[in-house]
Amino acid sequence: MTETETDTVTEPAAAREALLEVDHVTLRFGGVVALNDVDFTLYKGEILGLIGPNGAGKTTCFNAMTGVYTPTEGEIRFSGQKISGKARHKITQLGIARTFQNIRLFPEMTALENVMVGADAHHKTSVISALFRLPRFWREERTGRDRAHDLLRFVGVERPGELARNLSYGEQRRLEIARALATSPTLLCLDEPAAGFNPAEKDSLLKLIRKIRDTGVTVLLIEHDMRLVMGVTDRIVVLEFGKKIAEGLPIEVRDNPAVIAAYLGVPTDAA
Ligand SMILES: Nc1ncnc2c1ncn2[C@@H]1O[C@H](COP(=O)(O)OP(=O)(O)OP(=O)(O)O)[C@@H](O)[C@H]1O
Repeated sequence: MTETETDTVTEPAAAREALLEVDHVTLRFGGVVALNDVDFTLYKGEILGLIGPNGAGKTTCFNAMTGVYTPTEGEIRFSGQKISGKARHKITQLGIARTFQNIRLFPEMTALENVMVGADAHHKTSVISALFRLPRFWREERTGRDRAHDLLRFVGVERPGELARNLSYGEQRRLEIARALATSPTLLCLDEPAAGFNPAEKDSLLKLIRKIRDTGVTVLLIEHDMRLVMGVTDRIVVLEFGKKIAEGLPIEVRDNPAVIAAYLGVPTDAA
């Protein structure tokens, strides 16, 4: 094989394996076009940032990917399989987990119980087995409990027995991540995980996101904090008014005049 042929074979882009494909998705709410022909691919093992000004369509995109909304046009595929239009729990079972912009924990349950609820998405215990406390029920219960402890340690929540509502704001956000990880996702979607964080908390979140990726989980991140986005993502997709206006490496996106204009609120041709 010549050197040129070797270069072609080892070309990184050729080796990338698509995990999630958003294929020309349009989503309308009455007269509002929340997503307008949005098209991008998320590759296995990467951390992709989804950014854009308020109302750009980022959360709607997450909602379309996780079964909350069905696209008006286009489709979304996960590991090659069409998922747009599927029920939320089916999409969770296929391996997509998410956190929400606003914390959605069970406040009167302990941190550990909140994580164990997340793991339930994968339990095989039937209603009969659970009702009669058959051996399979206890096996899954014990494994789920051990795994929940591990996940809490992994995200840095050190009080498993504390009620969720008594945890600090930062711990609650981390607990949400642990609960999402309890479903053993291949893809984790984080919707503004650093909202309300101070700089030190943002730094440790950045480390946690990298640690999650290092365990083999692909990450899609919606985040307004540019330092965090630039510091942790491999690539970035930018939305504005429901349309994709840029895609590329963090440095490319940062220097893109259309992106600068979108954030500064000036027309592109004036940038
Ligand atoms: N259920 C809905 N019904 C009607 N319009 C909606 C609905 N959900 C979102 N929209 C509209 O779709 C557009 C995109 O909203 P979306 O929440 O996805 O933006 P975003 O980029 O996540 O914004 P933010 O950064 O403020 O969270 C907005 O104009 C919003 O008002």
